[in-house]
Amino acid sequence: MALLELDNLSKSYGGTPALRGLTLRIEAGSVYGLLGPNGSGKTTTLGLALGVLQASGGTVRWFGQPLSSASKRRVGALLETPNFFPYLSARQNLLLAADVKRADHATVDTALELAGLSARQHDAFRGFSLGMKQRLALASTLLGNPEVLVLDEPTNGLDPQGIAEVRELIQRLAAEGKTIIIASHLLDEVEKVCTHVAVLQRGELRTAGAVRSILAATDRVAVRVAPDLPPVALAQALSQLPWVSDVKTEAAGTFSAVLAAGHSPADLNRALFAQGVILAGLELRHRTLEAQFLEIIKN
Ligand SMILES: Nc1ncnc2c1ncn2[C@@H]1O[C@H](COP(=O)(O)OP(=O)(O)OP(=O)(O)O)[C@@H](O)[C@H]1O
Repeated sequence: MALLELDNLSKSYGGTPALRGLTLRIEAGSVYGLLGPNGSGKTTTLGLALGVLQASGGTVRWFGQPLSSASKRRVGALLETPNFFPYLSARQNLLLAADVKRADHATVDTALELAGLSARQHDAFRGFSLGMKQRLALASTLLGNPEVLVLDEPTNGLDPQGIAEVRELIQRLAAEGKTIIIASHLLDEVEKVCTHVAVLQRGELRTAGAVRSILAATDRVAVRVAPDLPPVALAQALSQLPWVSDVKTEAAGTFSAVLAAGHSPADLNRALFAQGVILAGLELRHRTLEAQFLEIIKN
């Protein structure tokens, strides 16, 4: 059973569509990145999923059920930066937040611990670095020990150290077994922490799936022919293999191509050798999520 199912979800603001028939399944245990350029509908999707916004059409199901106060308690959300009291300590702020949420005070300690703030829990919020402030915001989503965290741009406005701190915290929470849904435009960050991604563009889903399969689908293999062989022999051999596509000349004697699913660089080496082509080099080039993302949203 999917933990979150969005079915044909739509939202218009004053007649202008912001989300157009989004269907998405998020399984328990995943770290799911919602990607897209500015204005593509990421925040709208999270707002609809959490019941903060009213859908124009479609359905949201959490844990197989329509959104209810019982299911809301199983989800911790960070859509906007919470207002903490500057002169109160991290702990006092979380205790107040726990009261507002009617969460057990015992979960404050766990939240501080997970956020790596136990040692600073009695210090005033105003003295915290931006990274610590954001970790406290994340800690507040952990009150009540929810199974799922929904985070909108959790690293927004942070410097590289703050970003790294938040990344490590997200990884720690994922290792604890939390399912995490993150809207972000920081592709590098998403690639580091997410197991799955969905890419939105102008309110429509462009692609969704496991990060590994989305990236692997476009890994290129670069091959270089031995200097004493004519490059044309390699080009011809490549063109004769039905599972090799998009052959490009990279430099004299070097070509790159995409292999169909189920074919490895070793298969390529073997097939070329069988055609009398001896390689001087073979290299697998991983594409970054950023390169893949730019390709997806190009059209
Ligand atoms: N309250 C609102 N009233 C009118 N239009 C809105 C409102 N909120 C969002 N929109 C519009 O809906 C579209 C989707 O916005 P949304 O904030 O969901 O995108 P996003 O992907 O989260 O963008 P960003 O990365 O900039 O936060 C945009 O065109 C935006 O201008």
